Order: sequence, then structure tokens, then C-alpha cells
Amino acid sequence: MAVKLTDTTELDALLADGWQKTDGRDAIEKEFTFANFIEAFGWMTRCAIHAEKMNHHPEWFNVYKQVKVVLSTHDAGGVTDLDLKLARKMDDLATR
Ligand SMILES: C[C@H](O)[C@H](O)[C@H]1CNC2=NC(N)=NC(=O)C2=N1
Repeated sequence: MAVKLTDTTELDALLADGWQKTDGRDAIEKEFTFANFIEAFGWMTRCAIHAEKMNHHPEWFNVYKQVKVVLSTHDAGGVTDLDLKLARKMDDLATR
């Protein structure tokens, strides 16, 4: 099972890339904005396929072209390497 982070080097890199620590909870979050709903939903679909392969799933909220994402490993009760991996993938998929 995934374990909570101790080395925060990779986390710091994500925090420099627009991810933030969630208030009152051990999680990270980011708001993504796309050109329109189709772009937003297309990205969500690509993320969903990747999340399912990882068996690690985002909490997210979509309104039109915006998607707010919160990542945390429920099984571990906090942020783990799985969250960092998914966050990186979400960033990658948003910039291609
Ligand atoms: C039973 C199943 O493998 C677990 O519930 C997985 C599924 N997806 C998950 N996703 C996230 N974000 N955290 C988890 O702890 C988690 N656990």
C-alpha cells in the first residue's frame, strides 16, 4: 500500500507548478481552465483512463471549462507518491 510522503522534493516541484496544499486536509489541489467544455471534458476523459489504469482516482469538480482537482490517497489518509504521479500526468495531459 502507498505510504505518506516523507521526502517532499517532488511535492515542492508540484507546488511550484500551480498545485496547492488543501486547507484543513492532507491533500493537494489545482484548478485547471480550458478553452471550452469539450476541451475540459476531453482532458477529464484522458485523465480518467490513466487513473483507472493506476487504480488511483481524483476527486474533481467541473463547471463548463473549469475543473477543480483534489488528490489524496484515502487508504493512507494523506498525500502519497501516487498523488504526485497522478498530478504530474494531469499536468502533462493538459499541456499537449
Ligand atoms: C479498493 C480500491 O483499490 C481502493 O479504494 C483504491 C481506489 N482508488 C483510490 N484513489 C485514491 N485517490 N485513493 C485511494 O486510496 C484509492 N484506493
